[in-house]
Amino acid sequence: MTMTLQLTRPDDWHLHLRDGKVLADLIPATARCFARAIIMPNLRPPITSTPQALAYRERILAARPPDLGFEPLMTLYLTDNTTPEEIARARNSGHIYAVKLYPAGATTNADSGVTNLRQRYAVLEALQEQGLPLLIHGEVTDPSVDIFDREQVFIKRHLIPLLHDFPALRIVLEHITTAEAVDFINGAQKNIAATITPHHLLLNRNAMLAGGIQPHHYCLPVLKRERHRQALVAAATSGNPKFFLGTDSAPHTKTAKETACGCAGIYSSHAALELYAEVFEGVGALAQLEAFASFHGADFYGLPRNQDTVTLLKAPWRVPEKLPFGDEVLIPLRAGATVSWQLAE
Ligand SMILES: NC(=O)N[C@@H](CC(=O)O)C(=O)O
Ligand SMILES: [Zn+2]
Ligand SMILES: [Zn+2]
Repeated sequence: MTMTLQLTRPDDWHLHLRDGKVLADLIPATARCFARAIIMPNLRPPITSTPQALAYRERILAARPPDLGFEPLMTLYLTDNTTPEEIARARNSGHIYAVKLYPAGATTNADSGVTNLRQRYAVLEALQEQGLPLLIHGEVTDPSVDIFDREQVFIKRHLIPLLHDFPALRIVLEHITTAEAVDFINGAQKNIAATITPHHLLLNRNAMLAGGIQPHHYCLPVLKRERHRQALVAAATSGNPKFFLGTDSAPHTKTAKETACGCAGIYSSHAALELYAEVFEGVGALAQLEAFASFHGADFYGLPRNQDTVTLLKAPWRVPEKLPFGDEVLIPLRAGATVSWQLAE
């Protein structure tokens, strides 16, 4: 008999849906499985105001397949010009669930990010007051810091002082990649949480650099050593409510990835929950998957847990070599290879 696993319908707490024509290619992959997703605002130009976020939300809803009830949870992109009034407007809109901090230049489309956090204290105060979570791409951009150390240096240099100055601010450290980040989250107050991606649970940096350079495994924060991957798996499967699912599924065209200066981002929405199931099964922790995927994130955001369920079957399937992406194609995680779980129709 095929092994099955039924769980409360999950949500994706970190997703890049991009914009325009590709929305119609991307939304079904998320909506087949997840009820809601936190939509990252790093478009070109970035989503920095409430009207922009609401208009983007309408474009997503218009591109959503009518039979799939998927709810986009919008975010604002914090810049050097964001005002406390904008935070209040965002809160009052009823559709904006968080504000995203990109240190300027840290990742894809982060050029408009924050140059000096110390000068953004009025806005952070407004966030703390409004109870709107601050989502953080936690890497320093200081070029003298080794790329493999940028997350742990960010925690020491910026995050610890931030928590000291804003003890009630709700923070999600996004897509954590190191044992140091796990230790930090474990030791922090309960208003501090973290998302963990499927690729950082499955892969270490050998998957990017051994046996030839593999641009489709390049993302930010960059894949780390095996001991870090193991620390992430331990955190995700621990049952600690501070850790929850966020795919960081970040599609780019095949051409933008396979070039002399390829961009960062791994696409995983086509198999996200299935890949997490592989990780949890691998350490005998399938019983913890539901809480990580379906409870902890909703609880942290103060949103109701979903009412319906999804069913996973232990039945291998082959991921396509490529997927449509507007006028081009993208190369999905596990392209041309097997995933051992699949979502029942
Ligand atoms: N994770 C990535 O490597 N890329 C993301 C940006 C981000 O989440 O940092 C993207 O938008 O492509
Ligand atoms: Zn990021
Ligand atoms: Zn991201």
